[in-house]
Amino acid sequence: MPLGQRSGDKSDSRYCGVEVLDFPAGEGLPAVLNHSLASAFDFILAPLVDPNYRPAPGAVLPVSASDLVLGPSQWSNHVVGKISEWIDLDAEDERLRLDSELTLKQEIAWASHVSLQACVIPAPRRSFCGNYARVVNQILQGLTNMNLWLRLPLEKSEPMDGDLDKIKNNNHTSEIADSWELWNSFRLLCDHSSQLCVALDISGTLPSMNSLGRWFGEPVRAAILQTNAFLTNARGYPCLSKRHQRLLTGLFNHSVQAIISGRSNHNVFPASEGVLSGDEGNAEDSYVRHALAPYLEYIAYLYQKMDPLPEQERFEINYRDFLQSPLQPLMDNLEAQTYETFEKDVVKYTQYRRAVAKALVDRVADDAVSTTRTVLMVVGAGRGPLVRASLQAAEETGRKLKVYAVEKNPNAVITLHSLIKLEGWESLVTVISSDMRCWDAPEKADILVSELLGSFGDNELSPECLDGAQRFLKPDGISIPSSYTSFIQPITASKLHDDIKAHKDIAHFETAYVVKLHRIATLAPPQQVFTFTHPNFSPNASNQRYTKLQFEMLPDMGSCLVHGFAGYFDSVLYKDVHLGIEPNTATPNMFSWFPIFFPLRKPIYVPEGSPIEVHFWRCCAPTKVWYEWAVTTPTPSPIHNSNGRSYWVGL
Ligand SMILES: C[S@@+](CC[C@H](N)C(=O)[O-])C[C@H]1O[C@@H](n2cnc3c(N)ncnc32)[C@H](O)[C@@H]1O
Repeated sequence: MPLGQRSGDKSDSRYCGVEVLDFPAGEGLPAVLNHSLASAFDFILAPLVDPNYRPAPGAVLPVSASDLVLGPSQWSNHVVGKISEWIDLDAEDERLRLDSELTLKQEIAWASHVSLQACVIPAPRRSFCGNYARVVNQILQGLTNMNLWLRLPLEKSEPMDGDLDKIKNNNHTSEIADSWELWNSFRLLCDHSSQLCVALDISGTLPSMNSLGRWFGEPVRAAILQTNAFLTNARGYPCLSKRHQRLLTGLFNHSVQAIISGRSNHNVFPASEGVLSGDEGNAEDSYVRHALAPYLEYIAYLYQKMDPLPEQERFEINYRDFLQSPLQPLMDNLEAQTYETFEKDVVKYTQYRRAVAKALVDRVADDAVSTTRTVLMVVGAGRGPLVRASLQAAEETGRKLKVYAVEKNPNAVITLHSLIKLEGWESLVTVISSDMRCWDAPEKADILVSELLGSFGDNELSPECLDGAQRFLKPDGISIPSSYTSFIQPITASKLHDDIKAHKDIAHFETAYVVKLHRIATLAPPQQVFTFTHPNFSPNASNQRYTKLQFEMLPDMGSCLVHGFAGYFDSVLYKDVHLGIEPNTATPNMFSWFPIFFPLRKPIYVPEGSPIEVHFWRCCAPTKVWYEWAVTTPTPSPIHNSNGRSYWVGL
């Protein structure tokens, strides 16, 4: 039974499982499953073979006797397989190594046969795991639907004095235990297989918040909560520390399922109720509460206590981590639906209205309002929302306005004409069906208003368009926006990496994507990349740019893997009126832009204490503009998108 309902959220985190530690005498898988389901768990994490079993070539699996003990949907919807924990594929002892390999393959074959969705494979027993990874990698090649969840303790000891120096000097005798490192080695050996995921064992102590944050960008599927991670509240019931609660809420928000594991430490049943300890189940006694039910109830309480998803989040839920090609509003003509979406963003137009109002007041003194008519040109007017915002600003400030609405999309111009007729603005607004770069304006403007911004600020070629348009701006005229700046920050984003890798080509790794980032970890604060200021009458002005940035990773985070860079923008519309999506200053409740993502062909491992150095270029040619990017520290990447061979924006 799901933990609860959160409107709009249909993620897996609604389901909670329980780990079966052993089968009580006389009880088989069906009885244990029925008892767990009757106690409101959604699935069990159960061994597939008797823990005492040791393989023999060609032997049949001794547990669960037959696949008929459960129905097909029970197997696939309610059982996650637990691979024998004794296996040790990197053991010195060859017999043990070979037995382990055989067992792992047999058990996975059985799990595939009964169509389990996932199997948990035990944590590597030592820091080197080459042979284990080799065998898992072989298995992954042959899996179709099933995923493997590598079980890992959620732990990272804090570095001692001198450890960081040792790491920096490549001296690996440091004693920092960080299970993320083990995960990283394992997935690198398995070449980032999208079917290899993580199940984190959560105990009573948690590492630093920054080190936990790394996992949000990794394919964590389950949080295995040990009963000894729970505290006891005043009424004797299990509860979690505030830090554990925050972590669990974060995991729920990232679609991670909880699994409860261990023996009950909280005997809180009414005396009249029978209790089976641990995982002793009995189909007939389904009225008998599961010993771990109080833990489940607490987890359900935490789940239900989470804030409901805001309406906008619910609306955007299907866009989470969905890669989209950025718009090319200059080269292509936008469709009606796209304009429709833009125009719903009240916040964006409010900011423009405020900016225009301030500019009008600065431009025309109070004693000149009756004699002065300000010439305002909306360049890239679309279907007219900025014309409306400008006229509202004029009314608000009591200034007179003459508006030119310049638009190169002939389809939008049709709607623009009809809007002007409908609103009775014929005497105020002149529609110009033209590209702003070649329009021969009959007079010069006091104010040039445009919104040609992409998620990365200049990536929809606002600089090139406004360079063309500023010809008809008075020398002391105002451009709204007056400037815009792009930002990037390194992120872990294994899901995005998997999706790009699925295309099996380089071009997709050299393309920037617009994406509502969700299952990611941000690894360092964003930094500025390129700034453009308008108008710019300097004779040597160029729109080519080059920036080198060095990011210091978050403190106490540990090492991490960088899959690419999240990009944002912030724009000064006029004076203190700004608009943007840079996370620290983002305009609240504005939804016109998702971030942009610049991927790396090969993710870069950044050891603890090391910075990452990245280079971004904005390159211009007569018919196109493109970005190139590369990492030089800690290890060089290839320069991405050389000559704009994979991704460019047409002029
Ligand atoms: C991002 S849309 C904004 C539309 C509208 N101002 C709004 O806020 O809904 C940019 C608009 O500028 C137009 N545009 C882009 N480049 C242009 C150019 N060089 N000359 C004229 N219009 C252009 C596009 O066709 C598109 O309608």
